[in-house]
Amino acid sequence: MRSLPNIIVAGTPGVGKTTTCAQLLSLAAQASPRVELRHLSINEIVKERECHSGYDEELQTLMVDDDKLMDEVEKEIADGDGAGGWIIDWHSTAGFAVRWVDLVVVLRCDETSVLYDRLSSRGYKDEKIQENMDAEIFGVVSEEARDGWGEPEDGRVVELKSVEPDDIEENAERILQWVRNWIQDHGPKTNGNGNGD
Ligand SMILES: Nc1ncnc2c1ncn2[C@@H]1O[C@H](COP(=O)(O)OP(=O)(O)OP(=O)(O)O)[C@@H](O)[C@H]1O
Repeated sequence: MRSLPNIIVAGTPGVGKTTTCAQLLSLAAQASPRVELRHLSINEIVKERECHSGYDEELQTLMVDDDKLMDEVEKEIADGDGAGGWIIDWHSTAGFAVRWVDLVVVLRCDETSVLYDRLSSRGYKDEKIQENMDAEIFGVVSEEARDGWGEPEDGRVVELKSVEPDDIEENAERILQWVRNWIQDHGPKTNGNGNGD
């Protein structure tokens, strides 16, 4: 049993996953009592552990080997110390076992011009920008998350707006509050004096 929840922060490239995760980890580290969350950047795993079959020049992206990637992810979140507390930063929920993950946060940027500017400032080609914008408009990541973890009213998928700078702070606070609620409901029980005995 985990003592902290595992959370995927998902969403179309450029919606603010990495920025939100960084803010969440910083808030959790400063909280009293401190919440021991840890960041699992799937981008880094793909690169460092070579879970890909090369770079696609046309799509300007690494071609991810999903099977190899999920083997590496499993080593960390399922076979590791099992304590949980992983904040998983990836554009997709595909391949993740439902049992590994307690909450999926899907960040949304429905202001298409804002997302366009974020993606074009990375030097992405028009085709790649358009592909990502279409995915955002059609809610592809959101649908994928609901297929695995249920409808938002079931409580395991949350969609949060990530358009303005204030949204980052607000979203990080909401996720941290969700973690605290989870600890209260599922975490190790104490006898009331905080000793756990
Ligand atoms: N809510 C927001 N308000 C203002 N700027 C934002 C917001 N979210 C993200 N940004 C900016 O957009 C850019 C992309 O953010 P970030 O790298 O966090 O996105 P990402 O979803 O992790 O992208 P990728 O999937 O490609 O890793 C950054 O410059 C970040 O500062």
